[in-house]
Amino acid sequence: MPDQVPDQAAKRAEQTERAPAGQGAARTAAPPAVRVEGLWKRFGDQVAVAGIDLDLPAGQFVGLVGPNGAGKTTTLSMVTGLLRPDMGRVQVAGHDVWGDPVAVKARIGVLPEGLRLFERLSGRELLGYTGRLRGLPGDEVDKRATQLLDVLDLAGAQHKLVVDYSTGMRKKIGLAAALLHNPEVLFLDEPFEGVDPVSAQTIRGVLERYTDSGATVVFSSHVMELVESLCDWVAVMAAGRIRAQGTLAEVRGDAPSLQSAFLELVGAQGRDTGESLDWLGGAR
Ligand SMILES: Nc1ncnc2c1ncn2[C@@H]1O[C@H](COP(=O)(O)OP(=O)(O)OP(=O)(O)O)[C@@H](O)[C@H]1O
Repeated sequence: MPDQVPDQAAKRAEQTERAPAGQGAARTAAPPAVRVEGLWKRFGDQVAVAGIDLDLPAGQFVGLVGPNGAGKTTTLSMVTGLLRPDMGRVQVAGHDVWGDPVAVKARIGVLPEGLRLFERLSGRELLGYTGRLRGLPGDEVDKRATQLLDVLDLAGAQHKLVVDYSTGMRKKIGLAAALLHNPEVLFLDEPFEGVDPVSAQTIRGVLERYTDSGATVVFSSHVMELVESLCDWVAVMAAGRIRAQGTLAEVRGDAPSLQSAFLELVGAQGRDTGESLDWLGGAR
């Protein structure tokens, strides 16, 4: 399924109507965009993901947050079919990620961590290549590529080789490539890392417009203010487990901010904030 056909767009809009912001998928008839059941991944002795369950609602901005090493990237890699789980099941847009990988890959866009791109292509060539791989007609690829390059402020660098792009430019061209086929669900690992505030604002706008159309964005981040201002739904992960999931209000609870709720959930309250480093800043 290379592109969004009109009746699917209508279906997505209908799902959004049935699952408005602030309502959990579990409480609506709409199927979740992502369903994870009993997912495990171990690297040697290290359990990276310890049997997690997740139901991420369709048509919403979903944040996956957690401290370093919590298991976010491992989870997103398994959910997007990049890493095989040891155990468990993942469904995306109603299709089994490991049982029906082609159907899933046609419906998703992914901006992974440590994005590997074809470095010797220019930004425009990369989009052209990605679009053709996705089965889009050439003129449609050209049109969409031009629009995405403009909106993401990459038009001036479109003929530059990707190897010469800055970190933020790489994120933006990666995002453009992930959006080109208008996927139903977009997965982004730390999409705002290394991106300047102006570009971050642009990316936000693009993603908000995209979720307004009924599509789902799932992104991982450490930046709580960003998650709080963007997300309808949040899952908090620590040490390979899900500590909380639900609407932003549910996860925040009585805490004054998502940041304080997060620190409490991941058990970081009262942690040594450097007092033990008594030599630091002392006599030299
Ligand atoms: N390929 C691997 N081999 C060995 N251990 C790994 C591998 N990938 C991840 N891990 C371990 O699994 C755990 C979870 O890592 P993961 O990258 O999923 O965390 P994360 O929440 O994305 O962290 P960060 O926010 O720092 O990117 C960590 O302890 C990490 O060291």
